[in-house]
Amino acid sequence: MIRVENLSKRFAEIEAVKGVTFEAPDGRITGLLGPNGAGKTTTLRMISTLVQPTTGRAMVDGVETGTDPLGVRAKLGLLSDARGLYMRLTARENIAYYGRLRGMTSPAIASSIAKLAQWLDMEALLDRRTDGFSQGERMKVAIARALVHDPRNVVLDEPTNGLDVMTTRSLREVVRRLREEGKCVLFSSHVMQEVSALCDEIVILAHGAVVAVGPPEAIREASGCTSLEDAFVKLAGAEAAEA
Ligand SMILES: Nc1ncnc2c1ncn2[C@@H]1O[C@H](COP(=O)(O)OP(=O)(O)OP(=O)(O)O)[C@@H](O)[C@H]1O
Repeated sequence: MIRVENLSKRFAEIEAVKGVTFEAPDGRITGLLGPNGAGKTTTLRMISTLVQPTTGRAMVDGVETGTDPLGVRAKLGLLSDARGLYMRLTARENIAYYGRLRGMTSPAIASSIAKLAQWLDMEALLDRRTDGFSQGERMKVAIARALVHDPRNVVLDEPTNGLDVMTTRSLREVVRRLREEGKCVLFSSHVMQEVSALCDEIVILAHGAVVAVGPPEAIREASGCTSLEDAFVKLAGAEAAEA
């Protein structure tokens, strides 16, 4: 479970995140939805210990990012906005390298890669060097790399950016399988349809602050709008219309 309490981040004069509080429970898919610049990536980076909060705290399975960042990282799989791969290594070697960094044994790495390759339909890619991979192929390797150690909590920053329909669907399937396994899945998106298709809970961010939390239908009802898209535009402001 991921919990953030009154989390804020200031970069010089920019208040990127302002007093954000929400919970992403186990066995649920929670979507962090907001227009460009709303503070989604900064929030996810604070949860993942990559950025220190100015105030507030973030906890993963009860472990606080500020006091035990390594403990938090062990409990977390992160697909960050930086998705660089080692181009001279094959897909399998890229994923295995992360498994070794996580202290996994070779047999555990091999069985994890076999499962993820099947989930992501990437068996044919495993023994190719990643140099020259398409965007979708690179994304699959980056996701497998984030999940290789079978983390209880999964944080995905805009995972479907740049993916075609088929790859987006297989990613959604992976996210649903993670939920079936009881994991906590938190992902960000600026695409309302993406979030409503997949999420049990939505946290809408605008200008660094939470403007709505709840299941998609409850958010729509509370907004008084007829569609979730209208609710998003109303709650997140004019920028959402362009997202
Ligand atoms: N390292 C940084 N230094 C200065 N400003 C930053 C930094 N990181 C983020 N910001 C600013 O904080 C605000 C929130 O950025 P953030 O990347 O968290 O938004 P986002 O919701 O993920 O947006 P997008 O959908 O465009 O990725 C923006 O105004 C951004 O310019």
